[in-house]
Amino acid sequence: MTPGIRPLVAGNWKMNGIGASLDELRMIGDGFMRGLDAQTEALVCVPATLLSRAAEILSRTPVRAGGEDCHAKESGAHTGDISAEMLRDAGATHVIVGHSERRTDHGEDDATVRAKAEAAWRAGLVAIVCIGETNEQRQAGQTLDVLSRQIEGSVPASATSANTIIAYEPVWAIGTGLTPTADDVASAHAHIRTRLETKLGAGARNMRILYGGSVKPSNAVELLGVDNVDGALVGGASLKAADFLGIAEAYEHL
Ligand SMILES: O=C(CO)COP(=O)(O)O
Repeated sequence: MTPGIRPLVAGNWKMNGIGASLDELRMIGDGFMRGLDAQTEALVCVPATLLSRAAEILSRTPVRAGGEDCHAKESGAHTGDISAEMLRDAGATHVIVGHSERRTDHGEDDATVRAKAEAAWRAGLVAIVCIGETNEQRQAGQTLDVLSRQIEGSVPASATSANTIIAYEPVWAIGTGLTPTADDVASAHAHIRTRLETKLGAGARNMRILYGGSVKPSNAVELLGVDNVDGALVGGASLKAADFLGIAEAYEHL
């Protein structure tokens, strides 16, 4: 946690979820209506096919709906792609950019991710910019260097705490059940904070830095209690309302 920053618990459904899954989303919305929102903000990023229905379901709750990716352009001949403006039109308030699965599956580099973050702002969305090292980079002791490089390349120089959130997601921790130690998370997040301040100035002191990678109710108190961890980006556990709400409940113990 960082003094003065309200934490955000965000879900990322990835390529999961059909209409029936929206029952879980309804339960997530209900859970936050019961008072969890006093502690945290909440967001669920869903596949584009579900976005408008998700936004409608969540509109009566404090939970927001987001997209998982966007094209850098506003419109045009880009078959199968979706612009930030379209996400906004469907009810999104946020969009994830530069997730490691996009970087790997679609060959997205830092310049592409930066352009997508700027596209998000153009449409009035908050960009959640993902960074994180692979297992090979970690084994080679390169974690902090990789994070520096990704911040330099992926985060636009005019990013502010109002339009941008950083998500630190060690690639080897995603979907594996493995997590870094609290000390490793602390050192990565402190490093990210310092690099952001160097690049963006004092305003970066209030920028949220989320942790993502195998967050679940049983490890949420430990991970979310670390200095400079201002929330979570949750994959698998965001598909089940009980798990997602269980993670947000960690803040009642911090
Ligand atoms: O990639 C993630 C969120 O963006 C993390 O996924 P898991 O929580 O399933 O490890």
